[in-house]
Amino acid sequence: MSSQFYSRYIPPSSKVTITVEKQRSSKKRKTIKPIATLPPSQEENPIPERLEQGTVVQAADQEASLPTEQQSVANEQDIFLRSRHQAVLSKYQKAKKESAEKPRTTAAIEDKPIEAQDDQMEIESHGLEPLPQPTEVQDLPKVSMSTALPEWLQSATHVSPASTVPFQSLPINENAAFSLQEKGFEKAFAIQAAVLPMLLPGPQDYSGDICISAATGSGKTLAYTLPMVESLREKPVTKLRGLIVVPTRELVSQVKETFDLCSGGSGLKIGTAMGSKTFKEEQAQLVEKGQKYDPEAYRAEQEKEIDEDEELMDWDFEKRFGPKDGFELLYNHVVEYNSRVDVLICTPGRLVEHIQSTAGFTLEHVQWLVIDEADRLLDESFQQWIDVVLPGLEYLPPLDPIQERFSNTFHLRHRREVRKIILSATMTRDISKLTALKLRRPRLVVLEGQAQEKPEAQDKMETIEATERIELPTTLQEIGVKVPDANDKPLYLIQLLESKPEIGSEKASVKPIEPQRSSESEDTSLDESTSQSHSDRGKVLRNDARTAPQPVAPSATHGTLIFTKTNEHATRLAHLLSLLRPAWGPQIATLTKSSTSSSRQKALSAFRKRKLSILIASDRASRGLDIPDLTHVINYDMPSSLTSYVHRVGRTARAGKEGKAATLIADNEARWFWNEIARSEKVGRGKGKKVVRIDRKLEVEDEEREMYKEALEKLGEETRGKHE
Ligand SMILES: Nc1ncnc2c1ncn2[C@@H]1O[C@H](COP(=O)(O)OP(=O)(O)OP(=O)(O)O)[C@@H](O)[C@H]1O
Repeated sequence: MSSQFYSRYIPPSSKVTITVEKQRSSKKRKTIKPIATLPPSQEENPIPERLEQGTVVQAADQEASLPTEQQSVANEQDIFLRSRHQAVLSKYQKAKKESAEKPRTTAAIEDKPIEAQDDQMEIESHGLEPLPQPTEVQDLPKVSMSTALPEWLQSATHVSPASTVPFQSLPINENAAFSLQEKGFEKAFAIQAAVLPMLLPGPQDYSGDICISAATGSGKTLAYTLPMVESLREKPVTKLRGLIVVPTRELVSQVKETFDLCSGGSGLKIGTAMGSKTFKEEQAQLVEKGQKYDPEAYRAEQEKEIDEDEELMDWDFEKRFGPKDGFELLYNHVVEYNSRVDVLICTPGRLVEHIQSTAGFTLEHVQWLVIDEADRLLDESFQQWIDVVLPGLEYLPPLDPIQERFSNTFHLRHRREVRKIILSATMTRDISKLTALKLRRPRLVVLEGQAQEKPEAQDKMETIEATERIELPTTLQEIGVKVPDANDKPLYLIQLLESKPEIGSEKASVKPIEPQRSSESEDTSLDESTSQSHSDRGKVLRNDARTAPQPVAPSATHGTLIFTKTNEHATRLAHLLSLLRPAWGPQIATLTKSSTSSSRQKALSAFRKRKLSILIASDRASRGLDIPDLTHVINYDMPSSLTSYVHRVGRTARAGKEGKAATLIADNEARWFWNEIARSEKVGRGKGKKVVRIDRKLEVEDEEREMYKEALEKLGEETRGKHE
């Protein structure tokens, strides 16, 4: 019997193959005991077709071609195999009989100890045993997704949107209360009313960390600035005690404004680090270099320098003979660094640079860490900022001898507790990401939306709760505008901006606004790539009809933020709009990563002051930006995710005000938009609210089409010119 025969029917790993091969090679074939005396009942057992053909027919073929001695060996082996097969078969049939008698329930199988099941399966594997059949699965008890989450994420504190309280009822300083009142803040918004008592000193004070999930524009910034100010006010020595990390420079400036609002009279110094100044300038603003009288330390320094001098190989020429910074140490004095700020608001990248390169910059006194737009900051590595910042927060400065003695005597533990506040409108429940923050007794606070109609299945609800349910502002109205031909998107956009009743729900009640006069252009002359240049480009296509004073951007466009998917798209769209509607040119600016920081700030400031009507931005502007009274957001390009959509549209309908968001939907985007955004169970909308579908034909006159064609050609030429 050739080895191919075995390999055809018996997997190489099986025991039988090994046994037979072993016996052959050790030439002890005769010692194999043929098990020829099978009980008749087993002999009579019908042999399955596959097994019968496989053994008998093939074996016969092989025998005919073998010499006598080999034949007898082959016969012995054949008998051996057949007897093994018979043994297996009989066990199989016995098992089959047993299982036919017994009802096959999951419970029955589960009840049997695992070892017992294994016993039954103790059959030598040889590749011919019956294939294992899948166990019939009966209805198992449903496991809620939420049980997969840690206790603190499961048992969030839910806050009703109606639970506002007057600021006077909170333990805040009268200066802060006065400033808030002056600003027109009458009541603490719901999320503030819930979080402030946890963070301010008082009976509800909670000393652990807090994660806050609340809709865009719900007032999360004040929920952490106010308690930080209250806890750090009037500290006699300036030390870096509060650290706030946000993803963009614009947000750094914005958070600073909120601090300025509530820190009046507190004596706190609030600093920023975002890379808008040179690194050296920023360093000088954060840390002050001084000296202090300390003969002991001075001597230690001197000895250290001598030791270093002896290590000739280690000489650093620049350090020893390079330019000094004009700082001369007095005798018996050593360098001392002092923080110039109590609170630092920064981007993660710049923070890492200061930790690594600014002498005297230390996190050893930090008591508060705030991570705003946390999901974004945890998603992207930003120079591995968490790995750099957390060790700084865990650092325990050595005890001085007196402290040491007391701590030994009284077994005092040297401890450091930094209070962490983690926020987002799309707060991650991804525990692997949250774990990286090493939260201490964390608590999750969730601002609820308005009462929702319950989804049909309860488990659906549980799944959504367990993952990331996102609430949109209840004052937001959403529309989806069908764009059958993606090439016509700019024309649809113009119709939307002009609020043709066919497209938007706006009626002609919108008031036209006057174009900006040159004398008023102070704030709108932003930079070469923004409003001024857009208006110049508009001149190219002008003719009498098109330049006649026309109702420029109507009030619907006063305060319209348009999102595109890239910086380049934003710039091109701004040019295209000013070519198609020249009079809009001075009203349009772009906000992208490629424009300079100062021009971005100028554009934003002009837009906030209503000196600009249209701001075209990349996703950079989607997070956290607060433009009070912004009435419209348009997704010209589809957002890349649900999260991105939520943040984009959340630039309007803030602080309880009304706002509208429109999305232009090309044919190939429609399915995704309606399934993942408009009908998503993960999104909470105001009661009875849904995305309104607008499906109207574009009505464009020939002249407009012609103008559009010319504008596209012009843009094409410009782009080609740029690339040549
Ligand atoms: N108690 C209040 N009364 C009135 N207005 C308030 C109050 N608190 C905050 N605001 C205003 O509400 C607006 C939104 O606040 P904030 O920017 O803090 O929202 P947010 O929740 O951080 O939003 P996002 O998630 O988009 O960053 C701001 O203009 C802010 O000045």
